[in-house]
Amino acid sequence: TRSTRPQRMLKAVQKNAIRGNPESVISAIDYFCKHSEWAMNVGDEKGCILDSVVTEVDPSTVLELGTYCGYSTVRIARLLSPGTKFITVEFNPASAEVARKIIAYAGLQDKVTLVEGASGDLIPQIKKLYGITTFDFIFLDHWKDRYLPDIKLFEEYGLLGKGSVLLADNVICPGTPEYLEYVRNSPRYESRYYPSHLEYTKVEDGLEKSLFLG
Ligand SMILES: Nc1ncnc2c1ncn2CCOCCNC(=O)c1cc(-c2ccc(F)cc2)cc(O)c1O
Ligand SMILES: [Mg+2]
Repeated sequence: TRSTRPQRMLKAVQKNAIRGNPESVISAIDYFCKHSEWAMNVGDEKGCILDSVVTEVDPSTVLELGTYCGYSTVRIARLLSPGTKFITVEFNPASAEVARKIIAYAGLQDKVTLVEGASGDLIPQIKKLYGITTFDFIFLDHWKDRYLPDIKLFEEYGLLGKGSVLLADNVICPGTPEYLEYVRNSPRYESRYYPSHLEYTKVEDGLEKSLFLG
């Protein structure tokens, strides 16, 4: 049967990247997406903004919602200090399978716990299952209509502490209007928009960074 796009992306990584070299894995995926097939990775332009926020926060605990093929997982994990707890959640088993292999190819498998499931099911269990109290950094890149319900779950289950930083992809394209309205109007967050473009295109998109004030 015909291969999937994530499987073809994995082949491109295995062919063009150097095992154990995260930078080469990132470059191989970006090359594949620019010259072979577009795919919904955060990409190189927004990826640099992601890098700068992760570096600035230097988190001890990280959550990513929407692993997809593991591109942003590799971008984040390569910047983390030893001992950081990093959980990434993917709903689609086929994507999760490819992500595991790409994360392992980059040599970062010991820094990442990849969990298969829907964010709404998992968030209420994270404290119990993974012994996390609060997350210092959360990257939202899953179903766009889950961003708002899930930030409310973070609040409800006490997963945010004073200074926790949430970074949301695709707030313009495909767009997360209800989420934006919430974080920009809530007195509990300080939000800032980072203008950029939809991965590998000239279409406007951007990232919204929201600081939880407690
Ligand atoms: N743990 C979880 N819980 C719940 N749901 C989950 C989950 N894990 C995964 N899922 C399912 C959703 O995963 C993919 C979400 N990402 C996107 O849909 C996305 C789409 C575009 C895009 C597409 C087409 C265009 F024309 C223009 C833009 C660009 C992006 O950068 C995107 O990130
Ligand atoms: Mg995205």
